[in-house]
Amino acid sequence: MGKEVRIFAFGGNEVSPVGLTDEKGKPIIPDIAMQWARTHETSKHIAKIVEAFPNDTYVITHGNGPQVGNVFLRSEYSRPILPPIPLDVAGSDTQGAMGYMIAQILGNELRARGIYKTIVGIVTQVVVDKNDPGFQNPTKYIGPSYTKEEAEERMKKDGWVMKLYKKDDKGNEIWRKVVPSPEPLDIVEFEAIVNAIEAGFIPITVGGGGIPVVEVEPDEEGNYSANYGIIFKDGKNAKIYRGVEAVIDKDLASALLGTMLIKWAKEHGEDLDVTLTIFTGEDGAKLNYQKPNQVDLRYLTLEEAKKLYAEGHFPPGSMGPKILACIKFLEGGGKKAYISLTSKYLETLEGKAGTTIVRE
Ligand SMILES: Nc1ncnc2c1ncn2[C@@H]1O[C@H](COP(=O)(O)OP(=O)(O)O)[C@@H](O)[C@H]1O
Ligand SMILES: NC(=O)OP(=O)(O)O
Repeated sequence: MGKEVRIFAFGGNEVSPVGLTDEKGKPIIPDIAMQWARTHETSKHIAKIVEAFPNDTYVITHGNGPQVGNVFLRSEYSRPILPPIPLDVAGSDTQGAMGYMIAQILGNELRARGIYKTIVGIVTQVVVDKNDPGFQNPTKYIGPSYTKEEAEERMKKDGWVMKLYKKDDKGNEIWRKVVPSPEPLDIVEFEAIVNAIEAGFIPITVGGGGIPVVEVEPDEEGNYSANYGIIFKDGKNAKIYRGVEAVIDKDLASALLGTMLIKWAKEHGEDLDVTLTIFTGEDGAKLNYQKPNQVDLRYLTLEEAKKLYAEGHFPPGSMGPKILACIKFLEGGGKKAYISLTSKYLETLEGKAGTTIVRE
């Protein structure tokens, strides 16, 4: 049995409460205190897992849907005094802030239990294809929740693209802004992640799916034009990157990270047993979600997961990418992927909670 590498992908819900409504059904926007409290709750569960498996390797990734949307909103509301912030820079802001919060509070929680580990946030760029069809069809939910009426006003007044996110437990519709979400293809800082793992650190990486960048093609004179027209001359065979307006799905980026680690291990003769766990706001994936005939999907083979995914049982922008990420991870050499609540990880490993998907 090789060295266990547990990739833990935190949903936006793990670091900040999402979809809260007051007694009148009006969405509540969580403040920083609520974000610390939620991240602490998550950290307590993670610390228990680290206590249970102290010799394993952990890699943390996280979503940023609510947070990147808040950075975007700050930018919108501060105009014309402050210049706008493009989505790639907004994404990097969230990697810094969320990486700081997770590293500090998980570090505190571990040290309080006598476990000393260096937790390091890595500002990570993730390469996407500039022709990805995702640029034409926004699916990634960002920012706070809105009522249907508020969303209709925003779409009319501000030209936002918005979609129904979900219904709360009282049946009220919750709407959110959506942005393009191209497929992640490569991780620019992969070597730094491997080095952090080898040093025994817990890296926090591909936060918010990673900062979306594209590889720039040279013009006829061999010049490469990066962000804001900054020119790199004569970059023959060089990889030149430019940030783009998108938010990558962190589940797909986490699956890519897992498959890149498996490939790296093979190439370097390392015996790594990599698992991917996607933590979210539900105890696993459900069939007929929020319908009277809803059922838990506790255990699926890769083939079963592919069939259900192809039949369209999981919505894009929420559970869809999680199932797809598990499929891609297993097809990329992973043996097991989980969808779970942080509070139910150990039960999920025993098949008593969450969803387990196996390659077989
Ligand atoms: N079939 C399904 N099974 C479970 N949850 C679902 C399903 N379809 C939609 N969801 C919703 O999707 C949410 C997870 O998506 P999302 O909120 O985007 O993820 P994240 O936790 O990564 O931020 C769940 O908390 C749940 O509200
Ligand atoms: N970037 C991203 O996937 O964020 P969420 O998980 O918060 O949607």
